[in-house]
Amino acid sequence: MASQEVLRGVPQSLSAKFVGSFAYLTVRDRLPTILTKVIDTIHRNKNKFFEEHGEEGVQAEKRAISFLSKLRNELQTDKPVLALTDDGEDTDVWNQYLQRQQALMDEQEPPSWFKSPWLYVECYMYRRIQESILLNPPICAFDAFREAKTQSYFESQQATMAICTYLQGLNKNRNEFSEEQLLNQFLTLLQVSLWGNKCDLSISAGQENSQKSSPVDALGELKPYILVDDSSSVWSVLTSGAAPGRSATGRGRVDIVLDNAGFELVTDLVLADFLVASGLAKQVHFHGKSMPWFVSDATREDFHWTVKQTMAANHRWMSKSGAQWHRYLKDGTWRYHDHPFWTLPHEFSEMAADAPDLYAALQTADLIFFKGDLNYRKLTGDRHWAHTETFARALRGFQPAPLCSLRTLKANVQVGLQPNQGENLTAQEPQWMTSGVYAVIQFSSPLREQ
Ligand SMILES: O=P(O)(O)OC[C@@]1(O)O[C@H](CO)[C@@H](O)[C@@H]1O
Ligand SMILES: [Mn+2]
Repeated sequence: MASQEVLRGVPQSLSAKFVGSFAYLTVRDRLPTILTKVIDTIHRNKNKFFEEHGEEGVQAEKRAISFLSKLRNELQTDKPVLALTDDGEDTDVWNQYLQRQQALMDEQEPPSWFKSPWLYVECYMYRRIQESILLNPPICAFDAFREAKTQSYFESQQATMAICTYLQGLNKNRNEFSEEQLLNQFLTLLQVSLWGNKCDLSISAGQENSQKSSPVDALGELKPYILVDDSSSVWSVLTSGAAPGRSATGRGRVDIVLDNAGFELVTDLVLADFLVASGLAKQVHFHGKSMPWFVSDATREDFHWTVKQTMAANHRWMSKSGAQWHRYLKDGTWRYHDHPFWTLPHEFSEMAADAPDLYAALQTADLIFFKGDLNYRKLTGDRHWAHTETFARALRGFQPAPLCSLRTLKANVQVGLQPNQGENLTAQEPQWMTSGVYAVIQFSSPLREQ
C-alpha cells in the first residue's frame, strides 16, 4: 500500500493472504465451487448450443469448458493473475488495473489469487468467466447464471404476490394518508428492500435461497438485527424538498444501484414505485450490471424480464404492478443504465478519477441507494477498518450525493458502529459479519460532519 496511505491511516485490503480469513475461505472454497457450477451449467446446455448453432456451438462449448477448467486450476494453485485477451470494451481498463495491482506488490511477486486484494481477484474471476464466452462465439451471449436467477424469481412468488398486494393497497388509498403514515410505509418498504438482499446466490455458492414468507410480516422480528439504522436521515433528504447542498427544488431524482435479480429486484422495483407514487421522487434511475456478475446480480436482461414477467403474472396485483413499471420505463419516469464501471474491480473512491462521467451523473441525484454487500465492500474499499471508523471516512471522498447503503452483512468489513458494538456481537455470534443475518441502513451526506 502506498506510503502516504499508511500515513493517512488507510488500512490494508482484505485478502486471501490472511490464512483462515473469510477472504481466504472464499477464494479457497467458494470461488472454485462457483466455477465448477458454471462449467456444469455450460456442459448441461451443450444440446441447446447444438440446436441453436450446430457443430460450431458444440465446439464453442468444449473450448469454454476447457478455458474455465484451466482458470479453476490457476485459482486453486495461486497462479499469477493474467491479462485479459478478449476484445471487451473494458479489456484495456482491466489490464491497466492489473498493472496498478502489480505496483502494489513487491517487485518480484506478480498479483495472484491468494496474495492480491480479495475484492480484485473475486471481481476478476467473474470477468474471466465473461472472457470464456466472449472468446467462444457463437455462445458469447450465454449467461451461465440465468437459470439460477429465474429460478430464484419463480420460487419467491408467494412473497412477490404479498409485496405487490401491499403496494397496490397503498397506491389505492394514496391520498388518505397522513405524513406519519407515509413515513411508516416508506420505512416498511425500505426494510423489505434491505432484507431482499438476503436472497444472494454467490454467498450460497448457487444454493437456492429464495424468499418464502411474506416479507412485510417478517419485519418486526428482523428489526433487532439492523445494526445501524439511518432511516430518519434518508427520510429527511427525501422530504426536505431540497436535498442538502442541492437546488431549492431538488430534482426529485433517486438512483438505485441494484444488486441481485430475483426477489431482491422485485423489492427494489416496489420501493421505486412507492417513491414515485407518493411524490417522494419524480424519477428513479436504476444501475445494473453489463455482464453476468457474482452469480445473482441483475443485468439489463434480468431487469426487463422481471418487469415483463410480473406484468404477465396471473395475479391481479402483480400484473397491475408490472404494468405500472412498464409504463414508468416507457414514459421515462424510470431509467435503466449499466455503466461498465459497476463490473470493474475498482473501489468507489476511485470512481471520480476512473469514471468521471458516471460520477457526474450520480451527482445529479438527490439520493442514491446502494444495494447489497459487494457495493458496501466497494464503498468502503474492502479494507480492515475499525468498526468504529465513521462511514464518511471509509468512503474516502466518494460522495457524489447523499447516499444510503442497504446491506445484509456477508463480508467482514463493517464501519460506523458504536464503541464495543462489534466486540459484543463477536462475543454473541462470531459469524455476525458474514452470516447474512445482520444488516445496516447506513447513510452519508456531503454536508454531514466528517
Ligand atoms: O452483493 P451481494 O449480492 O449482497 O453479496 C455478494 C457476496 O455474496 O459475494 C461476496 C462473497 O463471495 C461477498 O461480497 C458477498 O458475500
Ligand atoms: Mn449480488
